[in-house]
Amino acid sequence: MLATYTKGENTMADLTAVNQGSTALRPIKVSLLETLRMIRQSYRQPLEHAQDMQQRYGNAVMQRIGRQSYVNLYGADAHRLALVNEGQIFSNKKAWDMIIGRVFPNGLMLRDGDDHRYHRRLMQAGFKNPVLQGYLADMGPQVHAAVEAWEFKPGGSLLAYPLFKRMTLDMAATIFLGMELGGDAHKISRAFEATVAASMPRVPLAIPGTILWRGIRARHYMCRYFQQQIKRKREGQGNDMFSLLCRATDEEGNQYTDEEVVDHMIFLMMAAHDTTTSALTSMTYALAQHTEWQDQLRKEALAIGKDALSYHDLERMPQTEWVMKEALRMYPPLSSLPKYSLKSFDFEGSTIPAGAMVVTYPIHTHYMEQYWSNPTRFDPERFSDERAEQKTHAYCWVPFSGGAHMCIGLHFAIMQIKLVMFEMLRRYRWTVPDTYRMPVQQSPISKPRDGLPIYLDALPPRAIPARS
Ligand code: HEM
Repeated sequence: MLATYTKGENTMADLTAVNQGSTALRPIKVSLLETLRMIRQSYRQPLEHAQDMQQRYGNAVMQRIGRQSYVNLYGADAHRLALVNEGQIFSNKKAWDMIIGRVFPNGLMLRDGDDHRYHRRLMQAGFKNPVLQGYLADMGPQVHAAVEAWEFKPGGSLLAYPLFKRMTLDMAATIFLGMELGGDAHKISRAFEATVAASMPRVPLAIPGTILWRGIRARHYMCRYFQQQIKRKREGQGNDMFSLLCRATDEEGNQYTDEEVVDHMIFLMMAAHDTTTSALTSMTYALAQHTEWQDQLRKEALAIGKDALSYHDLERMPQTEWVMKEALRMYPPLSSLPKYSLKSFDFEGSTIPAGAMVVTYPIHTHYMEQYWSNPTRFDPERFSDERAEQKTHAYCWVPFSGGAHMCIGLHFAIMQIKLVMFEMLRRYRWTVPDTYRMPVQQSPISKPRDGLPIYLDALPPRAIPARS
């Protein structure tokens, strides 16, 4: 069976006959040297790489590396096709297993079809509104204390990225795992960092001393630690995410097994931490460059007139949300989204075979002039209700993906980002030199190569209401 996707009316249908107008997509012919250059560029400069490929070869490009076919699809229509996944053409499991399956097996993103639906339904227990409100109440004092403790000389600089990384790791320990900071939490954080480092190793060999080997050992440590906690978590009343997943039950009374809880927790910590760190970093950079926006957001934060944010106060930060969306447009933490074709399918006149790694590029779509006015410009107002450029196409803004695998932690991430910004804006003013450009390493998850040095000034205390 061949599935067909037709551009224009955005309709998709399962067809049993081959589309007459369509031709089989063939691998592009390039030298080995050029292939290596392309692979390097795709890691180092995914935006330039995608723009270059799309201009040279069009919206569907196939490359063969060894026995594996890789197909790049460009544009918002490609995202719609891959993310809506009508007719179950694509497997998330097969794609992500090939990339992070050794250290994050059986995570929610590495599941398909009914199995995925079942696991996702149970996981909702950790993401419902009242639960998020509880997380926010717990995170507030922690973020406040962390931001207050930043050490720097007046007018001196700080590396923003490691600070955010520390903060999100600490929050993973307390909010996700219900741990006290220090002691075991520190050990778990270190093991977790080794696991993440091993998720996309340059040397994919698990022999003593390699990053992959260290990552697998660290994963075993975490598995043992979590296993020991499960009985207590199942019987207790805790409201941390670990406890909630241990007790989650569906309508038929099904629960996660112990192994499933462990796999989900390790995956969740990974999914939550580097992505949010990346988003906070790019927002901080954008606000350091565009201090007029920083002043504007500071006014918004101060106008709330409170020292601690409640869940409902989050709605009173619409401009902070525009800036976050704009930062995620310009620097999506995941610049590409891989899927694996289980069936052959048509895309804009090309037939793509089963068994291909099919990759779409949020970072490329986020800069297409077809959807965005002046896309290289930092312009948060494009997300205002009046302009709403993200609605030009339902799949032109996809930092959180879409369809069945759309990020389940989206609201958690927005809440956490607003909370950190709320604390930073009221306490500090930060800048970067006019000539500074953040050197971005886009892959696997967008981050600054230099840690993002920012120059910080503490605001006069009158701008900071006393904490009750
Ligand atoms: C700015 C922050 C974040 C970004 C940009 C982001 C981005 C993404 C993307 C692109 C995917 C889908 C990948 C695919 O289509 O295969 C995804 C999935 C997922 N994310 Fe996030 N994420 C963020 C924060 C979080 C947080 C805070 C959590 C948990 C608290 C989380 C948990 C997950 C999970 C469990 C999945 C798998 C969903 C599924 O397969 O059903 N993410 N995220």
